[in-house]
Amino acid sequence: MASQPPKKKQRKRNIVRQSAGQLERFDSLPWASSLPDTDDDPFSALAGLNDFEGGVLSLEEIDESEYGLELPKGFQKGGKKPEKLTKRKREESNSDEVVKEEVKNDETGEEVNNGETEKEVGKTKKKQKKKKKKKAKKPKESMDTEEETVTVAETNDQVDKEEDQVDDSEYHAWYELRLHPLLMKSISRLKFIEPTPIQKACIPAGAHQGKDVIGAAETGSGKTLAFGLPILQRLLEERDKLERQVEEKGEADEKVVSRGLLRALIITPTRELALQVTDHLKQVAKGTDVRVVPIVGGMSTEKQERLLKTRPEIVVGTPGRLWELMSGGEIHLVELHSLSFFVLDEADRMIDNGHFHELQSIIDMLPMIREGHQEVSENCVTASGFQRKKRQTFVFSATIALSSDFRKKLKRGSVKTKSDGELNSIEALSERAGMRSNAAVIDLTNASIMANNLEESFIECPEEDKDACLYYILSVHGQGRTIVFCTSIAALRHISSLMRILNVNVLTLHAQMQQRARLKAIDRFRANDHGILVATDVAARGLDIPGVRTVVHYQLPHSAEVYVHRSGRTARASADGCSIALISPKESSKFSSLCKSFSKESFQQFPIDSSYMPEVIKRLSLARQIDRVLRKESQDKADKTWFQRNAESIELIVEENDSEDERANTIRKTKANSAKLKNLQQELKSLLSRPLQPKSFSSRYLAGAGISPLLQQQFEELAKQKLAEKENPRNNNNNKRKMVVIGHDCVEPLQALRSSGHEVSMDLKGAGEKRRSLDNLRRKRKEDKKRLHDQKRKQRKKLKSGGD
Ligand SMILES: Nc1ncnc2c1ncn2[C@@H]1O[C@H](COP(=O)(O)OP(=O)(O)OP(=O)(O)O)[C@@H](O)[C@H]1O
Repeated sequence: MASQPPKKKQRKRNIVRQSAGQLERFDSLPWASSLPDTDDDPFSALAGLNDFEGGVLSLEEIDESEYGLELPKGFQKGGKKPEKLTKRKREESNSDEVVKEEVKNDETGEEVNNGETEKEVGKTKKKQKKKKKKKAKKPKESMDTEEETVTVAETNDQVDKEEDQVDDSEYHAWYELRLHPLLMKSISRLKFIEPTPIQKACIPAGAHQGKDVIGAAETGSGKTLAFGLPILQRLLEERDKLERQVEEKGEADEKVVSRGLLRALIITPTRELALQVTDHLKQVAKGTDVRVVPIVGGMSTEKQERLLKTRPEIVVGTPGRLWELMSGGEIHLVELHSLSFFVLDEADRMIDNGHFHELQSIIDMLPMIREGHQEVSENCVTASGFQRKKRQTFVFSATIALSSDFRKKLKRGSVKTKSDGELNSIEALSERAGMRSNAAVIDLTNASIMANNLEESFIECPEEDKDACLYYILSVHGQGRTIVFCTSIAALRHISSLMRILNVNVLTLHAQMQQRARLKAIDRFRANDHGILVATDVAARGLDIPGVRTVVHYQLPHSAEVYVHRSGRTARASADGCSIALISPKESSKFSSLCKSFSKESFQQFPIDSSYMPEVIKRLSLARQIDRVLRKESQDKADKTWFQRNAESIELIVEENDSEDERANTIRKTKANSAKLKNLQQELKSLLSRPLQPKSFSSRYLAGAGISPLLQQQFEELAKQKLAEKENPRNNNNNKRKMVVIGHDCVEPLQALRSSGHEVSMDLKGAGEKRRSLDNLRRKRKEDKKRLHDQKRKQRKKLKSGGD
């Protein structure tokens, strides 16, 4: 007699048991000893060299819940309440449980899959049973008849279905891309009415043709989903296939049984970007059971290892921390035979120093690909009998096309290099990562590379006037979010300190800040509609904060790529925005070569109403003096404590051997300094309590369209003062009301720029010549100096030999 087909539930158990067995086999495989065995933090090597990976950072603990990095409940210490699951998730977790129960029977006492103990499984099971009972009870309590219960269930189903349905007419452009219904649901939830051009071009190639993709498109054009959706699409298609096979045949092909294996590895150059990409993918993967986990430096390694124990299908990380865990043998990260996607986001940044070594090591760990199938790299842990997946490579950036004649190659679709040698170009990097020759090359960048709705402008001013220009922009036009970019941390500290003295509330972000503080600064910036962030280039790439209206380049960056990425923090998606570069005479040749790389011949000059400047300069001069005094004070304090600390550490008794006079002098000086500081602060306070207004302006009536947040604050101060004067008229020696404040004409920088419309042609040829003659002058000076030095040396020698 033919044997009966096993029941559906039993079949599912068998399949999941198979995959659990495979996972256990992988766990027991030895780690390749050829890899460096080091406990060092890879970031320590980058200290001071690299703005992106954060220099010297201690691995502090981050509160995962703050950044949405919680472990699924079952994996948390103590494994409390099971997560609230969707219908689909519930089914899967139930089947997982059944397998765990069987594993327990087979290998009593051993830890069950993914670190859950028998006890925990038992507890969860009991809880679930209770839950089921409760569930079964609930409708009975509220409904009288079985019929009614069925109606409720049907209505719920209907609601579910209605929720699942996406309005065809509104989202028709997406339907051509044939995405999974769950992804369509997310897209409609996120209200992305149509795919962006880069998404339209990449999704068919990446998701349906299984091709590798090199994608270049302007900043803010939706590149994350251009590679994210194909990944999710494939994972969901595979799940559906598995379910179908189980239903039809009672079991699934081994090749589609891949739950709990790493399927996509996405590498980004900065930690903030990795967290943001994770967040973005999580939003789209909502309602599916695909897990996305960030692995970045500056956070506790142990916590990240725990996150990896949940066996997420998608890992997004920075090269340093990823390599640290991979070289440490983290099992989930070295089971690379199952990897179906390898993504380099902001790829051109990856070839810069700092990331290079780790990235190269990661790429060397990937199973090698020979057209059509994968070979196992000797460093990669694999299991025989497991079907290796065809891996796709995605390489994306807004500025790939800027690298020397890469644009031409992109256009011709002839991006190909020798397979050996250094990974010092994107082409070499892509090929080493396994990019196949039939890759889809999608370059949607225009000649200027910049986003279409970005208005670029500049202000030419002496170096020492940059602060005044910045204060003018922030106070006269301080509407919407603004990011001020500096090249050096010293400049960042300088302007943030000045602006704070001037009551301009700025946030800072740079690589020497601890990771927690960096993320907090971004969060606070996000939360304030008129926030001002002063940042180094750590924030230049990828940060997606809606409502950034203005980008100010306080110092010009070192490369055209960085300029593009910085400016790209505004005018994202379909929004518009403006960038303002402050150009000192020293930077003008750099600026013109920048224009040249974008084939720009004219640039708009940002309008400055010079009648504001006397007041601006007055305030700034006071702020500078205050800043100097404060710095001196804190420097003195630091020196003193340093001396005392060191003396104490060697048990030295420091004698006060200053004379009476000297001591009295010091006290007098300190007193004078603090009196000076007080006066300056008082003077500035009184200036700040008046609204900033043009010199020629009548102060009697101040009226206009809008009011900047800074002015708002000043008005409030003023109102408080007036109130105090009114309440206490005796202190008020002048009862006549001086001013009526109604508002102030405040337009945001973009509006000011549009209404001024003052375009200035850049004399690129002239600037080039100027630069050449400057270089010549410098060379000549250097030669003269050397000649003089040689002459003197010879004379000395002569004198010496004559004397002998
Ligand atoms: N189809 C779409 N419709 C509307 N908005 C979208 C769409 N796709 C993505 N977005 C939104 O556009 C913004 C920019 O997307 P994303 O960060 O992916 O851009 P990017 O091209 O990677 O930018 P960058 O080069 O600066 O990293 C995000 O806020 C994202 O949510």
